[in-house]
Amino acid sequence: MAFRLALVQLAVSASKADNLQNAARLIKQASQNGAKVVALPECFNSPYGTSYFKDYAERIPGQSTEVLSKAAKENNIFLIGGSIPEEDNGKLYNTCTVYNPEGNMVAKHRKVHLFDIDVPGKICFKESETLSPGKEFTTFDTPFCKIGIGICYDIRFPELAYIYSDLGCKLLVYPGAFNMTTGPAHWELLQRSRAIDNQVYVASVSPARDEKATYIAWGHTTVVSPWGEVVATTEHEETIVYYNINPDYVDEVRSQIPIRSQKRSDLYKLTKVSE
Ligand SMILES: NC(=O)CC(=O)C(=O)O
Repeated sequence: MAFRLALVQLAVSASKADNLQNAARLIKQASQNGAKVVALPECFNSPYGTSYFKDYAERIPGQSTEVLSKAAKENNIFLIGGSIPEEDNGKLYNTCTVYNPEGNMVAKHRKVHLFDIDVPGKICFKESETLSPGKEFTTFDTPFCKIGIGICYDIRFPELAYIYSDLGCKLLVYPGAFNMTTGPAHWELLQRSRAIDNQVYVASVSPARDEKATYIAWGHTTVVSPWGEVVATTEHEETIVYYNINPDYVDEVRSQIPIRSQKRSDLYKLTKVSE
């Protein structure tokens, strides 16, 4: 069944209260415009940066996730709640929660691959200074299709996307916050790669760009089709990106170019490591 997806490219400020209020307002707007699945960006309630995570962290359920649950219920939508810094048992995680139209949490994804990079003269970022990595794959069912969740840096790991498509996902959603170095170089390329590798829709949701922030987000919230085409995108201001997802198109592309049944599983295989 086709459905309208809305990606909220939220302007995130240092005020958590403003961020929550703004998110609730734009979620409502997206639903009034016909969206059945709405997604927020990575770190939607807090500026993105290791110096902020501890101060903005919350337990789940907590203030921010209560707002998400209420917004999902009031607007009768599936809500992919971007991410928030989560505190649990003395550890911090970068966590995405997902709500069904009844306002119940149906999935929780803790960023699996932490963003630790060092590009000399450009950007050095070490999420692992304050965050711990998640250990779970995260998918959830909707009446439209199964959806897989990754957070930002998770998109660089093709194995995760492959596992999600193998589990039956037809749409992968990555709340993310690429930056002014990696954004122009890799943001679209990675989405198109994951879409083509797996013949799925890929959607990535960024915060709007704030030139005064310590970490400047690239923006360019985007949807890519299973054919690898950019079918919806934007620049870097606060906005909502809409696209009508047709899960049947995934099957169409897969039957035209049947790489899934042509894999040489006699030669190679991806296996899940159990604990
Ligand atoms: N912020 C991230 O997690 C990832 C990112 O910016 C990149 O991979 O580049």
